[in-house]
Amino acid sequence: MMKQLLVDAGNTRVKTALMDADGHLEPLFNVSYSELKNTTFPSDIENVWMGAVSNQERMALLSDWLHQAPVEVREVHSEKSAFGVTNAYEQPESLGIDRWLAMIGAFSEQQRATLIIDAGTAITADWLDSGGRHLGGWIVPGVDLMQQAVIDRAPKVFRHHDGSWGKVNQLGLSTPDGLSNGCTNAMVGFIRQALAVTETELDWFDYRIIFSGGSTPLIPIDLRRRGELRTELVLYGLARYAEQK
Ligand SMILES: Nc1ncnc2c1ncn2[C@@H]1O[C@H](COP(=O)(O)OP(=O)(O)OP(=O)(O)O)[C@@H](O)[C@H]1O
Ligand SMILES: CC(C)(CO)[C@@H](O)C(=O)NCCC(=O)O
Ligand SMILES: [K+]
Repeated sequence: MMKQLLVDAGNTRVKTALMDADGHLEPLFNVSYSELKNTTFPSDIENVWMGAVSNQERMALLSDWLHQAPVEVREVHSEKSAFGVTNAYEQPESLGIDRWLAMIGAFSEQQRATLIIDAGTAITADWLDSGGRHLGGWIVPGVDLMQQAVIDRAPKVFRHHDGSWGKVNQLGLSTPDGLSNGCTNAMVGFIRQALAVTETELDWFDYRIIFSGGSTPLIPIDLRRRGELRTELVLYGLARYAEQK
């Protein structure tokens, strides 16, 4: 049976899923761009549906991989409105496609006020009201980028070689610990502030919180319990586009 290949091309990693004729999704892989060349292209693919935010160099790696098979690649772009969701941006197409697709994925599951936090290369927050209106969002550097930004400008600041991640509620007793714990807590503070603004400025109390992205393991458990972990949400949004055709 022919399938659709769904591709979420992030800034760090490529995430994919297969969709069958009944619309069922099956996760396929989540790899870095450099790992793509060692990844087998799936058989029986009818079309590829892609949402991409990455740079030219990474897109060239992805394009080489996709062109192993004679399949059509349909790239999806952010729109003014689709599937009941309305984009808050004055220039709707400039909203990151990953953010747009995550909102479509969330809203197609539950028509509820929703806050989506995606903690990957960058960290984003997006607010979607119960009528499907995107109210806007925030963008900050991800935990890794925050650390790198300091290292790039401050010659005496360095990080752990093993790439270990920071700990919440621990004070750093060395440069790399101070840096990683500090940046992890900056992310946690961002999330807590997003919840505070939701409750004090928007007056939402009964709302859905969704977490996704590679840094979600760093979110403290009390906070994580308030929401749902949904790393495949972008692919789920992409499935709405793929189903339509
Ligand atoms: N084990 C880990 N613990 C904490 N943070 C991590 C871990 N692995 C990756 N990250 C963070 O997540 C970022 C990349 O996230 P990930 O690899 O999940 O891609 P992603 O969330 O899909 O992001 P993108 O969509 O931008 O590719 C890294 O830059 C780093 O900040
Ligand atoms: C913010 C990121 C990098 C998050 O992955 C992505 O959604 C993006 O490149 N967005 C474009 C700018 C915007 O969303 O306003
Ligand atoms: K992402």
